[in-house]
Amino acid sequence: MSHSSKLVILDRDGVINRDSDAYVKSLDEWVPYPTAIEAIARLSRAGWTVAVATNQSGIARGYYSKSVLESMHQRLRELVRQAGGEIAHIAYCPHGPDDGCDCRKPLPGLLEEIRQALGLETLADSWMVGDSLRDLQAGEPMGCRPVLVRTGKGRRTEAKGEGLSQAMIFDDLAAYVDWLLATEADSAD
Ligand SMILES: O=P(O)(O)OC[C@@H](O)[C@H]1O[C@@H](OP(=O)(O)O)[C@@H](O)[C@@H](O)[C@@H]1O
Ligand SMILES: [Mg+2]
Ligand SMILES: [Zn+2]
Repeated sequence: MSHSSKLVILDRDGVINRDSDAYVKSLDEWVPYPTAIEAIARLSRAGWTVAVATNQSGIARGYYSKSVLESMHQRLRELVRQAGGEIAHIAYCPHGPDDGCDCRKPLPGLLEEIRQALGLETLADSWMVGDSLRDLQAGEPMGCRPVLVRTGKGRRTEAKGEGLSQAMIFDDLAAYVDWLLATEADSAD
């Protein structure tokens, strides 16, 4: 399998860090999965580009500010850098469900932002990894390959079963990265 763009786009809550039905409202509530940080670093070291696409309606809802959100993203960048990797771009939607924006997943606006930020012609054959159906739906019109992880809301999403016929499913981000890097190694032989 050739990976021309070698790009993996990650949902944030429930993939990189613990999610909460009460929203992740502060830096203290932003608890990364240690294996996810390590997995992102492994992707970087293997020459993959990693980006993040996250809905953050908690801003529109007044639960936290953009500067609090930015402090979470600074922490994320720091942890990944300490692990030997980097995150190329973090795209977020600060809007609420009724704001009529074009960047709230399942719309593809965040992925279009990433495509432009990375100067890519297309996101076809990149990967979109999420714990909710809307994450995978956002990647579909952009040609991203869908991956569901069982962390965060992933098991609930899997149990609902709808819209997952094209998705690969893994227990967590680390398991997906194990698979991806092993597959790449095979195809390089
Ligand atoms: O998984 P990502 O996209 O990184 O972020 C999801 C969060 O913004 C929040 O999204 C909310 O959905 P609504 O925005 O209220 O529909 C709820 O699902 C919360 O539990 C969740 O923490
Ligand atoms: Mg999520
Ligand atoms: Zn938006």
